[in-house]
Amino acid sequence: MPSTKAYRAALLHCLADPREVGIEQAHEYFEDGLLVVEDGKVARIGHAAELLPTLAAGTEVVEYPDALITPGFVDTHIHYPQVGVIGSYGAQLLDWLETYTFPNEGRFSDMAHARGQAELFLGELLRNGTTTALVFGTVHKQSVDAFFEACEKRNLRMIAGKVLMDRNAPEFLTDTAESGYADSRELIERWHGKGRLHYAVTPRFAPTSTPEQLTLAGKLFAEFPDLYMHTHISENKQEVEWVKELFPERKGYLDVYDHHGLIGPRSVFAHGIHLCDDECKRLGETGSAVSFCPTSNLFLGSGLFDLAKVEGFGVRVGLGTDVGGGTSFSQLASLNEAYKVLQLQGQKLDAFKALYLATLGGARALYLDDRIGNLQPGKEADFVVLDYKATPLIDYRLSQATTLQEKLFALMILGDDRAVKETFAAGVSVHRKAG
Ligand SMILES: O=c1[nH]c(=O)c2nc[nH]c2[nH]1
Ligand SMILES: [Zn+2]
Repeated sequence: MPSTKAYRAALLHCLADPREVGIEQAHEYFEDGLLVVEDGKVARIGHAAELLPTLAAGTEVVEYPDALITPGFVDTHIHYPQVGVIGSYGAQLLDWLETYTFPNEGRFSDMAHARGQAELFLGELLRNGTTTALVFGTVHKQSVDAFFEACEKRNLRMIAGKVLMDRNAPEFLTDTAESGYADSRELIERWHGKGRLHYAVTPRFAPTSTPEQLTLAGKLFAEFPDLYMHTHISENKQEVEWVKELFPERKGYLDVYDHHGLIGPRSVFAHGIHLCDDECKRLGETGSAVSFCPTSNLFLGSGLFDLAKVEGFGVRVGLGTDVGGGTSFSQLASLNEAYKVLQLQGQKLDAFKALYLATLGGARALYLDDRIGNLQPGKEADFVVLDYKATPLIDYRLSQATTLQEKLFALMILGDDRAVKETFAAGVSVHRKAG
């Protein structure tokens, strides 16, 4: 007997990128909707009045008045070992790494510490409605074991990898080209494709890997099907200059990765603020993706991501929190800041495009849109229940809204973890807000 349960609330999900098909065609909304979940997958979605009479007798129906169900959020770039440095004062990227991040990542050689941090991190992700993320570990392979163990327990669709770093970092955080390859391989064999887990080959960024390490990273990326590649690119102007000095024989930053076989489908590059047109073109034609991380880009003073330009070259773009350079686990908070980053460049981010970036757009960037990202029948039932009455201010502001667009936009500007009533992964509740 399949296990069936239904959820009644307002339902909203994206069907496509509004940029490609227009707002109306890009989403589906049911004011009084019903989401029917069977064995962890979406079985049906529609108007409650139409679907309720079709349910088998005795099917449990959970009702959420004053709430909106959306797909779970997708975070395309985050660091689980950086929870301890979120909100660190006064530095831009390279100093921030030296001063705060590297010392903190050193603590992950201790498995007990890694396990504790993985629990804390996943608790935060789920409290914020994020059900899938592309995650940096540290250089220690046990950091990834601890993370995947915690994900497996909750049956989450997650992607992670061990950092590769064999130069320009403290000795306690470096591997070698060979040991990085061997440790990554061992982790891939242990975790990649197990349950809902995927592995990402994870060179930190070009400055901390030798050409030998990047060569072996490229070899690994080609050796196993459906692996991810996850790194940073063109986040900070000083960083871009440093890459030119370290790799004078390459045409530019992206060419360093391109030369070593690290671009293509399932390659995800965080930031991409200072990419030139040729680099955007190359990312687009190779099916690579960029993670737009607004809270981090503002907090570290890195710059303003040009969404219109990057998307104009056909690049897949997802949204990332980049905790701990980023300042919130909430993708609603990311969208709030994304709106402002785009305002400063004369670009608009409407509520439906925003929802797309945080859900289906992220899933497309990760080539997971056949499984997650919206609530079409057959998709995995990863979803979030957003509370229209989360705070007195949200309650009042939403009561003034006359359209769905207005309501959704205000929720995205005012909302954060407080707006998440409940989070589901593969049809199972994995977080419920107290009260
Ligand atoms: O936002 C960032 N966080 C990091 O940890 C990092 N390492 C290299 N480049 C980076 N950028
Ligand atoms: Zn990062």
